[in-house]
Amino acid sequence: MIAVIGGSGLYDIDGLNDAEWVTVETPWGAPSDQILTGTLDGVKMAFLPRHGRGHVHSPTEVPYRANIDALKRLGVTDVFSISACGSFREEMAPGDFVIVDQFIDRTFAREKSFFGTGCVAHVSVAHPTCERLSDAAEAAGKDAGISIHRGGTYLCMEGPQFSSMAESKTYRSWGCDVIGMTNMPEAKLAREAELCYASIAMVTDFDSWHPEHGAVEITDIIATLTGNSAKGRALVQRLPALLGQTRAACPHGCDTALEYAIMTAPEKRDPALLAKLDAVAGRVLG
Ligand SMILES: CSC[C@H]1O[C@H](OP(=O)(O)O)[C@H](O)[C@@H]1O
Ligand SMILES: Nc1ncnc2[nH]cnc12
Repeated sequence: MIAVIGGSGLYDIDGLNDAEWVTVETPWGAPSDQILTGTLDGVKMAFLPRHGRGHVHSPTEVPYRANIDALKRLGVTDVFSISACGSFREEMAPGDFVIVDQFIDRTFAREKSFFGTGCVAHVSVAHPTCERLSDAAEAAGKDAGISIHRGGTYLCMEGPQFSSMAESKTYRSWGCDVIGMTNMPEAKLAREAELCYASIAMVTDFDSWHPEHGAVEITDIIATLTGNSAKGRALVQRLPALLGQTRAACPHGCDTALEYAIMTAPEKRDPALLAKLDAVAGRVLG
């Protein structure tokens, strides 16, 4: 089952057969909204608007753990994140899409793990995105005629304010390509939940480093978002046919990320936390 998490400007997707908004409860609280389920090209799909319909959750307040748990609970295996972002690169212009493959996490006010006291786990996020899904996203974007860049480092800031010029220039000097406020901890949690995750970042602006573009203004972003979300919808339509109706195990090991990750001795594990981990870590906790 393929999931799409839609960011700013993308609050539903088109063309689903048997489309239905379903309520999913999780031990981590309520997800951002109901989840739109259905099939496309014979493949089961789920769509979750990250900020909720009507854009009610700020980047800090998005219930990231509930969102990932709810998708896992529904039977999702593959997650495509779609996000608006600013750009640090002249060649990554507003209207372009970037298939992100690395992150720098500068967020500080979010719950970043399903694990903790009573069940400690350490997964690798050296390669936080899935090549198989990124290949599909790139192919879908190209087929939809989108100017698409493969590979890029996404700086995730806490927000909700945009960066100062000094911050923007610093991130650019670090080699970051794009900036947004939501892919962390989402990508880390997807890895903990053994979900394949790809990130499609839609450029809306040049952040504030660019001498000819000045400050980021939300009015400019919203103007670009409208065009971007139409392109995002076109890309999503092409994903199920590219991935097909049958799914083999992830060749990159995303779906076995927890295999050796849990450190806490079985007799020291907290039953209450184990119960909450039923969907996310049921495969390894039994
Ligand atoms: C509308 S501009 C700022 C806002 O947009 C992005 O959200 P998302 O990643 O969900 O598309 C960005 O990260 C900020 O949250
Ligand atoms: N410049 C920017 N900084 C952070 N998040 C963004 N989302 C869209 N543009 C952004």
